[in-house]
Amino acid sequence: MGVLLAIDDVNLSFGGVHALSGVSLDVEKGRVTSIIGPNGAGKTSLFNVISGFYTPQSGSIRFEKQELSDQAPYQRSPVGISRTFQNIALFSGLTVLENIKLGAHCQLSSGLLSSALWWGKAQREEAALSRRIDEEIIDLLDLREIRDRPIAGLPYGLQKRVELARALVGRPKLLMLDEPVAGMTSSEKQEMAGYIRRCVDEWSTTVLLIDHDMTMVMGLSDHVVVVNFGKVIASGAPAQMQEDPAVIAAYLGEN
Ligand SMILES: Nc1ncnc2c1ncn2[C@@H]1O[C@H](COP(=O)(O)OP(=O)(O)OP(=O)(O)O)[C@@H](O)[C@H]1O
Repeated sequence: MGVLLAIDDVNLSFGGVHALSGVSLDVEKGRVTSIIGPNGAGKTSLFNVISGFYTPQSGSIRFEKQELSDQAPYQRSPVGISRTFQNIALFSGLTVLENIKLGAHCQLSSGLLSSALWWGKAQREEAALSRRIDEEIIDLLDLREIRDRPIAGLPYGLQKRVELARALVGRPKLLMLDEPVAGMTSSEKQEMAGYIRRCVDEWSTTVLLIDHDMTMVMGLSDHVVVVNFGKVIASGAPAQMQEDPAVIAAYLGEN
């Protein structure tokens, strides 16, 4: 399939804290790669480095062979990288569709000023976006029934699904999910894992995810990378990682 994202010898420190020390990993196209590790291991720091919120002191991050280290977060969405966050970040007074549309704000060519000047163009872009979301995402994630309902009052699992939908606008090549099933009931977790798998199977989306739920991670992933104290301590197939003594000692043994 080939490598979509190549991380090579990335180092990130906060004062004396080495959040990432010489981290290297490849994310293969069309696969689900998971990053696991104990609290404080460096997982979110790695996500923040990939999405440009943190700038590493050294190392390289290549996406489709293009170096990203010097690019700001807003420049990474157009190249095809999208992410969700640990905590729900939706606008509760807006509807499901309106929240999903916000995922596309940087893809519309009409900015604030030009929208004021060219109202017709902005409206046409908006209508085309709604159509695209309806056709591509609403059915993929079974959101038809709640499309026009406000976020406030929707069950937690559904809100997380709306976040996933928002991250899918623009068909990202790489979808980064930070704890997509945290706080969910076990049936919500199963449902969410099914939708993530659907994105991979139907859209060939490449997924990089962080989660602490080992049942979900091991069931969904093609490849698992284990980090501890800012370093990659093991990587391989899920079954292989479950039996790796270093992994058991660092993480799985905790449960
Ligand atoms: N902005 C920051 N300033 C200072 N230290 C930070 C910052 N971000 C992360 N760290 C430190 O870097 C280390 C790695 O943190 P990180 O949040 O990446 O871990 P994590 O594996 O995502 O943990 P969790 O599973 O609890 O989310 C920790 O020691 C953390 O305190």
